[in-house]
Amino acid sequence: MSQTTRLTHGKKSFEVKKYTFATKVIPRLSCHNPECEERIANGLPVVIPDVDLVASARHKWNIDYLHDNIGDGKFMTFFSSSKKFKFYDDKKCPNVKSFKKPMEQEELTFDEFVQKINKGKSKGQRCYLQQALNETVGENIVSDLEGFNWNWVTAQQEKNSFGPLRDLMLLIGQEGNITPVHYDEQENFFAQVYGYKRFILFPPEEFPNLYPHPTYHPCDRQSQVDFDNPDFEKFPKFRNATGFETIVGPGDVLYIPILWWHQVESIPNEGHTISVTFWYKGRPPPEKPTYPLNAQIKVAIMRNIEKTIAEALNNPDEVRYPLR
Ligand SMILES: O=C(O)C(=O)C[C@H](CCCc1ccccc1)C(=O)O
Ligand SMILES: [Zn+2]
Repeated sequence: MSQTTRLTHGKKSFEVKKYTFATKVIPRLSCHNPECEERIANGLPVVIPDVDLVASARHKWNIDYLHDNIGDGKFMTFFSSSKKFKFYDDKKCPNVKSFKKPMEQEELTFDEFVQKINKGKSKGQRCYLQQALNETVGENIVSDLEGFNWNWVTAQQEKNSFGPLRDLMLLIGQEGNITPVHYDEQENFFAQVYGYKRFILFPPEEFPNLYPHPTYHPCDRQSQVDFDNPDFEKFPKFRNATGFETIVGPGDVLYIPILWWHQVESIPNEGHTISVTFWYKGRPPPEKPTYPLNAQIKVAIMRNIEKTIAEALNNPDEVRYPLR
């Protein structure tokens, strides 16, 4: 294994891969600590160990319980021959003829998924279930969901003028699975239910150092930089990237502010991971922007300009980005 470094979580400590960039620790603050509220209000990441957002899931959900109770709905499952599960948008594949899908995807029943994780190990194929929870779930799961700490998370949504709850995503990954660094256009309260995940975050200001694919590309919102083998010729500013990192364990909630880059790793040799993400639409844009513009607004403006250029040219090969 390449150079490693140690990260702790309470009494546990984990050996993880060391990357080329420096990182600072993301603060862990009680939900009763005013500084925790301040960080969320200011769009800064924070780990909240005591909010018990998904207590019912934390004490009951494991693969067997979910298998017996989650119902006969379909669950989007990704398959990768490497550790990386680099997300791509199927609808944008026609824009880049040479695009090679970095992973396969298939909708499975939960039973089929369980068989895959057992069989997958032998065939050297990794899988990752990522599915928004919907009305197909069984009644025990419905009552578990009702038992989530909706008072707290809805108070956060209101206090911080987040938009409506867009998705509750169930994530079940195998040990060692990696979701490469990307950003989302939603506010996210990430609740860890089972197992341990390493998060590496970068603020939107680091946009120039992380070289996202163009907006028309299937891997829009994902970085072009391979953290395991960064091409400093192609991506020289990546040398300036400095991140924040933490380990989340069962019961922890990580607030991932909108447009913050994040890479997520299920800790190797620590078993599978179960997570639930609460994705909220972002705050409404301000009536009139205040100057200097903050990084979030700049990213939103740049994305709109890129989309306008791509639509006007209607030929991805001609698109050049003056703003990069
Ligand atoms: O909660 C988040 O935002 C994460 O990135 C968590 C990540 C899986 C997300 C997969 C995904 C990436 C892009 C678009 C849609 C779905 C993990 O935990 O591995
Ligand atoms: Zn994400």
